[in-house]
Amino acid sequence: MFLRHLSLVNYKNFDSKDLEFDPVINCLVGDNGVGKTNILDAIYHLCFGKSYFNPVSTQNIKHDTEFFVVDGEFEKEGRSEKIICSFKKGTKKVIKRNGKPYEKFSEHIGFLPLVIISPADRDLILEGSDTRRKFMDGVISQSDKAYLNNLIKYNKVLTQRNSLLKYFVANHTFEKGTLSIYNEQLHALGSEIHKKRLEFISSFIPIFKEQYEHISDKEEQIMLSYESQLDEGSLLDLLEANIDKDRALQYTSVGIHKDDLNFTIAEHPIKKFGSQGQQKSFLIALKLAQFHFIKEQASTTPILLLDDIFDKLDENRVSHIVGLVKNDNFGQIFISDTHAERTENVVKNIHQSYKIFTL
Ligand SMILES: Nc1ncnc2c1ncn2[C@@H]1O[C@H](COP(=O)(O)OP(=O)(O)OP(=O)(O)O)[C@@H](O)[C@H]1O
Repeated sequence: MFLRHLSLVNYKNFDSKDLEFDPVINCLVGDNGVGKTNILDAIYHLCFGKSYFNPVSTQNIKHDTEFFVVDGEFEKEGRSEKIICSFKKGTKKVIKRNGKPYEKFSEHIGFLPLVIISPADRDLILEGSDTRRKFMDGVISQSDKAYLNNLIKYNKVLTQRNSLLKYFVANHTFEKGTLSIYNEQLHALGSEIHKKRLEFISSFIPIFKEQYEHISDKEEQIMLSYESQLDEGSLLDLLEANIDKDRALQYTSVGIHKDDLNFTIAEHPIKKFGSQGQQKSFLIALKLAQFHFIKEQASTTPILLLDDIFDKLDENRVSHIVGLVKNDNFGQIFISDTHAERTENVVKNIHQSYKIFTL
């Protein structure tokens, strides 16, 4: 699968832009702030229906304009697939595949698998558990529609249960029966999600460790583990046991929406005890593992976006990544960098098919 053509109108700093891509390697080079990352984000938009960097759609519209259009022509399994993602202020975003609008954006997820490696990934280490859950959900959802649908349903029921808890307090009332209906629904959906996350993590860990060893060139005691309140007991029991607490808090304090991934080095949190280099290697290994996992599960090679990667790693680590790319059929890659010469020297050694775009 590859992206043949990209066309932008009023997307971030571009009023209009047309790019014809190479099926293998594409390098976007130019000074800081010229829009290299914005082009990668537009490609991300076509695959996920949203920006990787800025979830607020209106902020992806070029300043002082009213709408944006991102239009892409992909080739997948020998067929041309035209995806258009457009958004006008005050209206709903529209995503069309070959002229037909999607009713639910979730139907589009996984159709065009993509993995992005970006400096913004540091949030996975630094930020709260929701960032790591989103990562895990993103990896599983790209190849498992049932998982994504269960997750959407779970979040809907969770919102309803939280509204009910607020309603009880506002109206000085309590109905255990209504709450029990939500508890059972959350239990059914949450247990399925928990099972899938457990399965996912056990197949993901070996891939991740292999990638880390490739990148860091050292044997370091790094580990990734999944933590869930559901390891302690059934969600139904947990919800029942925490009713008084939830009534006081006015939200649901137990469930798979509290799950987390622990990232450790020598059994200590990498956030506090990992060097900058170790943290970067950890993140890149996570993303490369995501790439390999999706490739295996979805039997399509994801598009790989490498944002500023060569700028953030020492030469040793860069050469390992280049080696990985060279030794594997990586499909289509997009690389952004400020140094044209350095980028060209690197990609020349990966493949003879490449294109450099100077912005
Ligand atoms: N909605 C918007 N309207 C207009 N310009 C925008 C909008 N959103 C972002 N920009 C501009 O896009 C530019 C940033 O582009 P981008 O992050 O793609 O740069 P870059 O080439 O990747 O830079 P760097 O090398 O520093 O990473 C900034 O100048 C920013 O002001």
